[in-house]
Amino acid sequence: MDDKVLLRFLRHYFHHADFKNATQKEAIIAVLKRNADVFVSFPSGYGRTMCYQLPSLIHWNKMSIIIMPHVTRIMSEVNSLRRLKIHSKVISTSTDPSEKTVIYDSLKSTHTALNNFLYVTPDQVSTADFKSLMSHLIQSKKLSYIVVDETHCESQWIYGQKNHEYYTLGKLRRECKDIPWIVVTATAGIDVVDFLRRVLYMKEGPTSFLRFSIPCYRKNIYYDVAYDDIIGISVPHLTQYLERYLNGDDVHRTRNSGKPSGLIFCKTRQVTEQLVRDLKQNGFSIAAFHAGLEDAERYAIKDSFMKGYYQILAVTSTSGMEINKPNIRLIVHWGLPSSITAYYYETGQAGKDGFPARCRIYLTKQSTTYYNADNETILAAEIDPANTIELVQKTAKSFLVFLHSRYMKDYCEGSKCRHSFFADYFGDEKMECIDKCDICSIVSHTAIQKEIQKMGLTNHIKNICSKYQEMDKTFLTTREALSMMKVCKEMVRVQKMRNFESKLATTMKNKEQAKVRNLDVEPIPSTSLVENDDKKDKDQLPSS
Ligand SMILES: Nc1ncnc2c1ncn2[C@@H]1O[C@H](COP(=O)(O)OP(=O)(O)OP(=O)(O)O)[C@@H](O)[C@H]1O
Repeated sequence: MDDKVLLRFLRHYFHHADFKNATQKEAIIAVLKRNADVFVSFPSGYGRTMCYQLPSLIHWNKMSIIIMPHVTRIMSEVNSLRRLKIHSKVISTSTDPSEKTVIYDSLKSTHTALNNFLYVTPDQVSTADFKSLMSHLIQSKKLSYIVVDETHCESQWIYGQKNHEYYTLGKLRRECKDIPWIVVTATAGIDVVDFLRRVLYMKEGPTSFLRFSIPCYRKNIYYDVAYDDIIGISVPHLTQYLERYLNGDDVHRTRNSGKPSGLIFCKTRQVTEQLVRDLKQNGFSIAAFHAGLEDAERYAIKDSFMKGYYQILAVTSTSGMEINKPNIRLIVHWGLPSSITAYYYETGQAGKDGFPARCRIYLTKQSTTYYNADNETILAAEIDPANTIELVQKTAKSFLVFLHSRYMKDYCEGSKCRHSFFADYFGDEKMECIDKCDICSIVSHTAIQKEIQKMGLTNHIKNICSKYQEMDKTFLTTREALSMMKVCKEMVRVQKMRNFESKLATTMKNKEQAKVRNLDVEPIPSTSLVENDDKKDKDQLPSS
């Protein structure tokens, strides 16, 4: 299809002026052809949903099945489509049986207008009704795509669970070989891609399996770690942080996205409740959001958060992944996340609108004691091929949990740029973080002093440097360093200007005198004045 026509469809259905990025466009074109299985992995906010929604709509006389794990995510998708007057149906764990029958019957009826999308949760795929619908759609050539979306929410939990619903999806795949499968996920390492390919029986070969991915580097996100032995992990510290980055002047605010909000990921439901009690006392509008709440209460809390009545939610990992809000400015992990993948996905909730957001782990001593080199050796020794398969599986699983936490420990305690850590972990290309994490954004005082010395130190500049030293700052943030350099540069410029003006004044005076004496004087070129001054400044430098 011609680019112009494709763009016209995008504008017509979604009112977007252009593709969000080149990869989105390439993926859409590939999906549209319906001759290959397609794997799409983009970081949050890069528009991966569009990669199947637009092609499905262009094949207007067919229907696509979208399999997604979370009902709340499905509903938010369906509501967005509804606002665009695009019809879809939902069959999930929570759909009433009588309603299910009505939906299935209507989807099979030739008299009802075709819905473009049917959203289902994975558990529905093995039901007789669903299978019957599939046969009907295949026979009547009305099935466009089978999409497995949000797989990142699942892939980290399905390893080693043989009976998991995703294995059922693999069966479905074998039953409808001719329908293209589109698998959509957030950033995925090659191991996850391989795992999903295998379990979902995706096609093989360079023309039958196409992968579109965008590197994991999200430049609007600032990552850091706070250690309790340095700051003393405590609610007051967290309170200050939330206050500063949710309500303070530094917070990015957009006109349309309302009050900035935040998520605090906690290890257990009890911790979410406790934190809510503590933070409420400090005046935050906050609620706990986890699987232990009644459905109605969960719905009410989520709705209040989406509308901005609650500014913060304290969440458990699974529940936190159900949220989809563009203006989340802060993601806090209260304790160590379970794995790098989980941490990356959970922080994917921050800054989906593309504006700056911050992600911080509050690392307590306690939260790193899970990792212990002795345990690792014991576990490794226990993986003995002579053991029963169940025992090997069990030990291997504990070993995997261990391994994940070891990576997390390396992330927190190492001195590698946080973004580079993710890039290496997911096998992505190298990127330049510069000042988008705590590791990169601290500049040693010596380094900055050397830089300033290169400019030429005057007494004023020396004073500025010593002020920082008085403040006992061994490290400066990039912003502090840059503003200090700016001030120094300005001073050097003013100093040079003053010198230049005084030399010019002397020259003019000489010229006047020469005129009086009827003598010709060569004007002094300004550059030489500056260069001379540079030398003079350098000569004044103290040795470093
Ligand atoms: N071509 C486009 N132009 C402008 N905005 C777009 C375009 N495609 C998608 N978007 C918008 O970008 C945002 C993110 O897209 P989408 O919901 O598909 O994100 P995602 O990559 O699936 O991430 P997540 O599911 O983690 O939110 C949405 O608000 C969507 O409407």
